[in-house]
Amino acid sequence: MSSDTGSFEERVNNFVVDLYEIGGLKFGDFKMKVGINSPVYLDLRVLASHPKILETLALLLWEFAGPLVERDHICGVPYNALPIATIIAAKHNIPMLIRRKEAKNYGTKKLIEGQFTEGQTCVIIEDVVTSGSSILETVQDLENEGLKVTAAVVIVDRGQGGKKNLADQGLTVHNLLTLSKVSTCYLDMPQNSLLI
Ligand SMILES: O=c1ccn([C@@H]2O[C@H](COP(=O)(O)O)[C@@H](O)[C@H]2O)c(=O)[nH]1
Repeated sequence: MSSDTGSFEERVNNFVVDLYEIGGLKFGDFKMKVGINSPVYLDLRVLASHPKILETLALLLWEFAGPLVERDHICGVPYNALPIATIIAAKHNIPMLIRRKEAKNYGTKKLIEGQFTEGQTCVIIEDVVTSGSSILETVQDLENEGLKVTAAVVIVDRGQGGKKNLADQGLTVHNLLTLSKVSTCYLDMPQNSLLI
């Protein structure tokens, strides 16, 4: 595992190295949710098996975005962003909301779990943005409950239109990394220097 000391940029680069080493950066032919294919896939789900790297990432993400956003609550896009949002909530004592993908047909039947009042603000946490559709689904469920979504905080923007699609809907995205930055970090790794 890479060191988590150094400047903010060094720590972000170290995270990309860690992500690559644990198999979170995949090369091949991958179909995206919107139907397009890509030779690179970011699989941040693997972080669940590496809690220390997961924690480092969650804290880096909030160190970057926390000062930029106004929020009473945070809400992770299900399911990938839930552990990231949980760590941010616990470390920074920020109330968290949980969005269900489907309402239960028993009990409270709520889609948004957690305590809130109408008009309160919420920031969305997401792992990767491609088209922005996953973030928009979460925005809609939160807004249907009377919450005001102020921004989305994302680990990687793949640069495939999602940020603009969301801006067109009035939502600002703050991303820690771009796919292009991840690719540069990958090519800078000593073992990959001959690939350039
Ligand atoms: O490299 C990738 C690309 C996408 N994902 C997952 O897809 C959605 C984002 O796609 P949208 O089109 O913006 O809805 C997101 O939930 C990611 O988990 C990915 O994991 N890796």
